[in-house]
Amino acid sequence: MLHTRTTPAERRHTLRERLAGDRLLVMPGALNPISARLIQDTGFEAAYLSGAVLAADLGLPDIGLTTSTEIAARAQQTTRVTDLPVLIDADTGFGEPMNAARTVQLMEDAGLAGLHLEDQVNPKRCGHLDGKSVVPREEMIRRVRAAVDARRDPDFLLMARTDARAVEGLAAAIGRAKAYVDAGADAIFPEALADEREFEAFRKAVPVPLLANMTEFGKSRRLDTRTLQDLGYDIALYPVTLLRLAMGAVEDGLRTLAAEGTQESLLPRIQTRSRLYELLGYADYAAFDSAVFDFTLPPGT
Ligand SMILES: C[C@](O)(C(=O)O)[C@H](CC(=O)O)C(=O)O
Ligand SMILES: [Mg+2]
Repeated sequence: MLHTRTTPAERRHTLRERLAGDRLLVMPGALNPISARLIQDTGFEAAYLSGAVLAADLGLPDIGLTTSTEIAARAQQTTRVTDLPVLIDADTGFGEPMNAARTVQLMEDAGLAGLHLEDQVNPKRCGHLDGKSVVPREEMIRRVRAAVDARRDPDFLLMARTDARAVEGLAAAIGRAKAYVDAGADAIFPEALADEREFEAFRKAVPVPLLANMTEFGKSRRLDTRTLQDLGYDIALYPVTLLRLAMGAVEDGLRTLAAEGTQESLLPRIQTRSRLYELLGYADYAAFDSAVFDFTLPPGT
């Protein structure tokens, strides 16, 4: 009911403890606040807020158009309805190092457990597209240092993402990751590595928690969780999977409705009213006012 029982500090602590262990953390990206609730309900231990999803949700491409205050507002709506630690994609930090610093404080205030900042230039692009550019290593180091200085809760996770693999090659990407760790990054997101061999090389060279981005239709070979666990990775990320699933289903449904003039054939595939109410904790609100939930729903609806 009202959905959360934990403080942001507790969730940050949980994430830190989880990353200190050996077990892979599987992190699906929420597509909206209630889907974060579903991520928790289905047994996952952390959720992600993707820049690509937040932009797409507003009908925008993932090119750095969204602002830090827009994503902070969405983050707050999400952290209000889940007890899971939530990691957010803070793109390039939305400007200069001073903007990255402000972004860190906004994301702490939004109840998140951590964020990642990347070393792309502005305007940025999806890490799995061609034609990316990265800022000089020193500039990203300034970004990371500004973020570290701005952080107030030492448990708030600051992850640095390097997009350099596609631009400067694997060795340079590893070199950058090490420099970002030296600048204070707690964890590394090596973007768009090709295959197991490259994931392994990163693991051998970089001594902090590592995230593997298993996005669909990208440049990385999709590895299953067992393989990622064996490779010693700490987080398996599925950033846009739920959005793609939902949008695929919504489009099919719209076409079916248009073609058939009724939603009858869709009923077996859609979420029932009772499941939605269960997820919303509808019945629990009777504790405030018994008239809120004094009805029963027919089976199967
Ligand atoms: C992780 C990512 O930054 C995101 O915004 O979700 C994207 C995902 C995608 O576009 O598939 C990225 O990898 O750049
Ligand atoms: Mg992104």
